[in-house]
Amino acid sequence: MTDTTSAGAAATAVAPGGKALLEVDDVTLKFGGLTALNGVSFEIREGEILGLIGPNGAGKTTCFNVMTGVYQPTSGQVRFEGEPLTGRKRHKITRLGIARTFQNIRLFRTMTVKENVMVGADARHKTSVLGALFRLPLHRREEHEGSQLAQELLDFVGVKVDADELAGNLSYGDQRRLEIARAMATKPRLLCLDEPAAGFNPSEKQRLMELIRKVRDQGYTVLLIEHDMKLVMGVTDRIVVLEFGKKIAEGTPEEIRNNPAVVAAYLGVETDEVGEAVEHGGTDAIDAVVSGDAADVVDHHHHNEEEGTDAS
Ligand SMILES: Nc1ncnc2c1ncn2[C@@H]1O[C@H](COP(=O)(O)OP(=O)(O)OP(=O)(O)O)[C@@H](O)[C@H]1O
Repeated sequence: MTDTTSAGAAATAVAPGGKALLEVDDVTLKFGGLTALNGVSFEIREGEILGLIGPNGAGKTTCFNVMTGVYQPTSGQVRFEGEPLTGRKRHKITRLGIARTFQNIRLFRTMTVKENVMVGADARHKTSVLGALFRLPLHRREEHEGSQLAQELLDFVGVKVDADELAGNLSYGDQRRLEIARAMATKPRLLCLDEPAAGFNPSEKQRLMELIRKVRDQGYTVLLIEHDMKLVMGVTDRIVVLEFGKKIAEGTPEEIRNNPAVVAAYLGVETDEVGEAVEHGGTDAIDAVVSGDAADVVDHHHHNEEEGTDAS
């Protein structure tokens, strides 16, 4: 495959299913007596949008934090382009090409929109504090380039306010998009989005899906943690499912939506109950999860059992 390191400029999307960019290899992470991740292995392939899903407390955020260097695994390894992340500091990991957004927005509210994006770009710059202080030519050039990049990224993510507006004055949706722009400013190989749709209404979610696809089409690889099943199913190429710290499934959205273990995990029932529940409910159980009618599917199933109409 050809080199796509100039992520922002890659003309065509890399076909999903490329070589492994990040490998999670048999990772276990314990918090005292609690095993938050238990022998988890999967890979993120170059050019794909990978979804990481699972019920509350499944270990998604912990896994994300291991992949971005916030936590060190108790055992196992995470490799980025074959290089172990183990023992690397977070800013080194950013320089390697992994960027992330946060579940809770973390912007500098009293800085301008443009400055917030440039903080990301600055993570890549070479000039020293001294250089910045005396505004040496290299610094001035980088500042100019940063400013230009910031504007391009703001346009790209669809933040339409004045770049000199204070970040704290932006609408909630724009703040979330600004976070994505800031992460992209580090020119990452891998962009990790932690629940980017939290608090979004359906039309904002739709816009976000389009943005995530657009990001991928620029040549970025995307990791998405997201509660909204419809969004995950609609935008990802592959999905990894965690439950109680273990990987219970991996596959395309279509495979995942028809996987009884996944449906069971979301419905909070035993796997063998799912087939029956789905059959008798006459619906696709994941659709029920998506639409929030999950409880109805299980209720229907239990109701049938009580009525003695359960054929099995
Ligand atoms: N810093 C920590 N110290 C102790 N326990 C933790 C810590 N972080 C997470 N946990 C525990 O690890 C388990 C996995 O949590 P995690 O936040 O990774 O799950 P999650 O899938 O992201 O959940 P959610 O969807 O609710 O965000 C939970 O039982 C949680 O209470």
